[in-house]
Amino acid sequence: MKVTVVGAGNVGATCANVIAHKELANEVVLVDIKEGFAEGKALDIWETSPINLYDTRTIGSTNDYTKTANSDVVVITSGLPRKPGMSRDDLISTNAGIVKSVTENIIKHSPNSKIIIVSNPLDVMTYVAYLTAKVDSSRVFGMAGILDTARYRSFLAEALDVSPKDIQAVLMGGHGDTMVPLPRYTTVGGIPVTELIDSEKLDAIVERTKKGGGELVNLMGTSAWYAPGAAAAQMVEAIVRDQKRVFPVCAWLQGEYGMKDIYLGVPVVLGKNGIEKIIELDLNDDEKALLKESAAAVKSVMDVFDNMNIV
Ligand SMILES: NC(=O)C1=CN([C@@H]2O[C@H](COP(=O)(O)OP(=O)(O)OC[C@H]3O[C@@H](n4cnc5c(N)ncnc54)[C@H](O)[C@@H]3O)[C@@H](O)[C@H]2O)C=CC1
Ligand SMILES: O=C([O-])CC(=O)C(=O)O
Repeated sequence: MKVTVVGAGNVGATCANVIAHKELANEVVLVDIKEGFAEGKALDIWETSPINLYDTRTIGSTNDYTKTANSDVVVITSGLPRKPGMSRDDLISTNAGIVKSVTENIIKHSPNSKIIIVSNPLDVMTYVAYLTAKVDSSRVFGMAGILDTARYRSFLAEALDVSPKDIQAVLMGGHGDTMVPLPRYTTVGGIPVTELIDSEKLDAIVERTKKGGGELVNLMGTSAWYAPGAAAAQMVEAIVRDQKRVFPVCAWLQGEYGMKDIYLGVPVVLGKNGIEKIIELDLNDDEKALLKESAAAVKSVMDVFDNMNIV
């Protein structure tokens, strides 16, 4: 297995490090536009192999996509992160062009790859990659839901003083402040979470989750990378090991949940073919209304992109 990670910055390097550490591929190629940067990160990661005891080779490349040829999976993290005071959507003007040109290079050299988008604004950057790649939507999808549910699960674990391993949850919608955590589909060791926590505390955790990215931007002056990098690597693992994991993933909807021609976070089955199935949950009226609101927010940014006329 060969995996390419484009963007050797905070998220990309973290993702490559997790992939190597877990031996998810024989080879990980890191690509960056900054001269020598990806080579340096790849070498630094490789030098952990005798300590962390793995064989995965990590190779760096300054924008030379021939080194990425025939990758099975590609993770795109290239682009600007936001700073305090910005929304993810403010990144569209710079990141759309970056994601477009990177996707062109990727498809040229790895026409059969599965492509995971991480760059923000996530749902719209996944749309940009899909329009550019011109391959089946089962092979182009975005990472957000694993990260957002991980935040939600970690907050719940802390509040309930239980292991985060025992908290299962699903979350839908766009990767922004309108995302839709679903307490009705959240369990703790099989027990509905609503039986273990009062509604006021649960509401506060849902609100903190929605703004989880911004909380870290305000603390660090740039956005998060450990959990995002690990989340993207978990998607790579599901694909290269054909695990058929059930994850919330940003997927192209064609009628599911009554929506068409939009990328939005939904539960899917992820395996060697990419998105192998979109799972349709039975949402109640409140949940449907929240999902609709989130879809409208994503659609308005998709419209901004369409009006840029760059794909
Ligand atoms: N989907 C999600 O849940 C998350 C998304 N993000 C997004 O991921 C992106 C990356 O974030 P960080 O790694 O923190 O940023 P970073 O600034 O640390 O790294 C980005 C890297 O992309 C490189 N780059 C820029 N243009 C390029 C091009 N044309 N080709 C190759 N490389 C290029 C830069 O040189 C830089 O090294 C941001 O857009 C951020 O908003 C970050 C966290 C979570
Ligand atoms: O908040 C950001 O800008 C980065 C991101 O998507 C996240 O950490 O959820």
